[in-house]
Amino acid sequence: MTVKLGANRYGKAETRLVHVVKDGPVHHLKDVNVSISLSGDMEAVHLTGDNAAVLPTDTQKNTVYAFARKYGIGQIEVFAQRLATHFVATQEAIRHARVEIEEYGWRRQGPHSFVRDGGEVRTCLIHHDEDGRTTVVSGLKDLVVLNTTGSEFHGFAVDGYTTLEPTTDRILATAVHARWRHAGEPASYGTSYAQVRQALLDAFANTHSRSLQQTLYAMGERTLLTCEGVCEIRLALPNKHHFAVDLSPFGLTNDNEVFYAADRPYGLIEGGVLREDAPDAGFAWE
Ligand SMILES: O=c1[nH]c(=O)c2[nH]c(=O)[nH]c2[nH]1
Repeated sequence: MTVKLGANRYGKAETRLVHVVKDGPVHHLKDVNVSISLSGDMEAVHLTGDNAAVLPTDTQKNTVYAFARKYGIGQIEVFAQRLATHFVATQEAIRHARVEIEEYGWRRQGPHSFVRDGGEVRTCLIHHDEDGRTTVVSGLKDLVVLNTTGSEFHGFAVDGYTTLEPTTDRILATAVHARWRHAGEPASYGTSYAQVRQALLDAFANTHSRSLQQTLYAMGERTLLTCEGVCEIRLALPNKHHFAVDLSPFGLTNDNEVFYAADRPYGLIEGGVLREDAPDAGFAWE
């Protein structure tokens, strides 16, 4: 039997970087987590132990810190592209770079004081290859939303194991995990992010839901219709179940007012919405 090397990539994962820009007494804060994956001519290191083509992951980590100092971070999509193009342009053996960044928000509390946002995490995923192709996927995760009514779930398939009661009124809650693909470069990734976030929240709040699947589609559709330049969005929505507690043993009614918030198991609803004319995704989602 003969075997051969399969797909491989390597890089420094989760470089945590906090960057303070000092504008006199007023400071600005960026807090990110950068993960780099490089691939290319890596047969020798795997097959013979020759490290000549391997830019150490330690160097990759140093580059993240040095680039923050030299160029600032700015929009994470731009910082990620700067890193990705650097590795492909400067390392002969590197043919493809994948850079993923998470950004944690801090709200200003004073000129040099901040409060960590408990809310969502902003994300991006960049691919860049030796032919100059670049794809940009922006995103967010852990955006927790809840409607106390306006949600139904009935008419579903039933078999011998079904015990779920149909309902015309329930809590609908989820932690939005969304990633969206840009067809071109927006004027500002920051403005684009704010628009998509608003579209997702508006659609969640304003859709009378017959299922989380229907809400997912409404959120994706609203994003594509209102956010120019976004050609595809993928959503993962955990159904954060809230079960009305049976209070009848205590002689009490419960008209959808007292709930048990279960954390697991949870339904996981996933799906994408894309423009009919969306350009080919290539390696964007990998
Ligand atoms: O919105 C829902 N979609 C489902 O697929 C499902 N399945 C389930 O048990 N509850 C729900 N709710």
